[in-house]
Amino acid sequence: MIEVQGLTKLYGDFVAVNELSFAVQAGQVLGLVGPNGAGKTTTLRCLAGIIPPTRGSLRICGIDLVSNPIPAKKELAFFTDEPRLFDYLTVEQHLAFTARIYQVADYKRITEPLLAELEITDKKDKLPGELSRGMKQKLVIACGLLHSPKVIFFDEPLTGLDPIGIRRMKDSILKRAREGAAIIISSHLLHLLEEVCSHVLILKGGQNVADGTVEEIKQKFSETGENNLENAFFQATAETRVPPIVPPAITP
Ligand SMILES: Nc1ncnc2c1ncn2[C@@H]1O[C@H](COP(=O)(O)OP(=O)(O)OP(=O)(O)O)[C@@H](O)[C@H]1O
Repeated sequence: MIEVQGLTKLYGDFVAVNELSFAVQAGQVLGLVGPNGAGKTTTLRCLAGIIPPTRGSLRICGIDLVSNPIPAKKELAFFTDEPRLFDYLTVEQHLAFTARIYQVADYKRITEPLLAELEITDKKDKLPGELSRGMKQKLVIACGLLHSPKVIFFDEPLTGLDPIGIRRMKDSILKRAREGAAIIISSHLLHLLEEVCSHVLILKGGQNVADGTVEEIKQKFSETGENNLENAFFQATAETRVPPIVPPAITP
């Protein structure tokens, strides 16, 4: 579903992503992790067709994204952590507008359960200015899922969501994967990734430093630490582990 071969992205002469190759199959959820500036957003922006790669081949559902961008983009959705909406369209008008752009016939049949799943049914007539940040994020997600994308990219999907929203977002991601979508999530929240991802790719300085199933990656680094993704992240990126905060002793 997602095939990346030798993806390289330069900004001027700065190499942000260097010879990255990987694939995500239907039903898999890949966690893309790495320190600040590792190249995660750059990778996702290339994969979503927002910025062109300098080199490399990107295929979405077998379609070459660079030479055939429109059919490839019809198969994908990209959710950034910053919801961007039209100030003067209501929730319902956003959905109608998006459905028209993506040529989704009979969109109302899809929007009702989507709005219910995201718990914003009662906000249908509201403008973005009347929505909380989390609700805006949910509206963006409802719009992005309208055309039933087979490939979904999330850049920090939990920003701004409340605990119930976080739980529902995790469930939504897993539901889409069970339905056969190929999903990539970029996040610094390693516990989220451990819960929802089947695979993980650790980037550092634009390069792949480790990839495999979550279990493989945890195992690989467990000899020199705990058997979890946080330990694997610290070891793979050779970051110094921050010592745990010890609460001060309370004296009666
Ligand atoms: N438009 C741009 N022009 C020049 N350099 C850029 C541009 N966008 C990103 N970079 C650089 O490319 C590198 C990778 O940035 P990117 O945003 O992909 O990292 P990231 O892994 O998503 O980081 P973070 O975890 O902080 O969001 C960084 O060194 C960044 O400064």
